[in-house]
Amino acid sequence: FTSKLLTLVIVVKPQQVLLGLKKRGFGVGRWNGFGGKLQPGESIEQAAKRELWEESSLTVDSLEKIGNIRFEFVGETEILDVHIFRTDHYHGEPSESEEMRPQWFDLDAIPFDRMWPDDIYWFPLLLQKKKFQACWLYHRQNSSDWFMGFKKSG
Ligand SMILES: CN1CCN(c2cc(NC3CC3)nc(N)n2)CC1
Repeated sequence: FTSKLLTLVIVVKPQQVLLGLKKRGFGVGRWNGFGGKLQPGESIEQAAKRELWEESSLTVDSLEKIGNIRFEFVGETEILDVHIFRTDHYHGEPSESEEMRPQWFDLDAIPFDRMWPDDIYWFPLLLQKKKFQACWLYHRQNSSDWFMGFKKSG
C-alpha cells in the first residue's frame, strides 16, 4: 500500500463552522473543510495553511493539529492519510475560489447529509476539542453510493 498525505482545515467560530462546497474534482458536490495535497518541501502544516488560503482566501496564525484519519478503499492500494487541523483564529473574509464556495453553518445545522459519510463520526470530537485517530475502510460501490466501516486500527 502507498499512502497519500492530505490536509484538512476546519475553521470554527463560537457558534459556527466554515465549510466549502467542493466545485470540482475529488469530493465534488460535498461540503467539507479546506485542504489538499502537499507540494515538495512543504510541511503538512504549511500545506494546510496554503490550501486554506488558496481555497477560501483566509490566512491563519496558527493551526491546531487535532486528528488523523486514514482512508482505505476496497480494491485499491492507495491509502489517504488525512491530517486534520482546527483553527479559531483567522484573518480575512472567506471568498469563493475555483475549488470551493465557502459558507458558515450553525453548529446545530452542519449539513452531514451533503458531506463525506465519515464526518458525522468525528466532527463532534473536533467541536469538543478532542484529539482523535481513525481508520475507515470505504467500499466504492459506484460513483454515488459509498459505505464504510471502522477498519481495525493499526
Ligand atoms: C483534500 N482532502 C480530500 C480527502 N478529504 C476527506 C476525505 C473524507 N473521506 C474519504 C472517503 C474520502 N472525508 C473528509 N471529511 N475529508 C479531506 C480533503
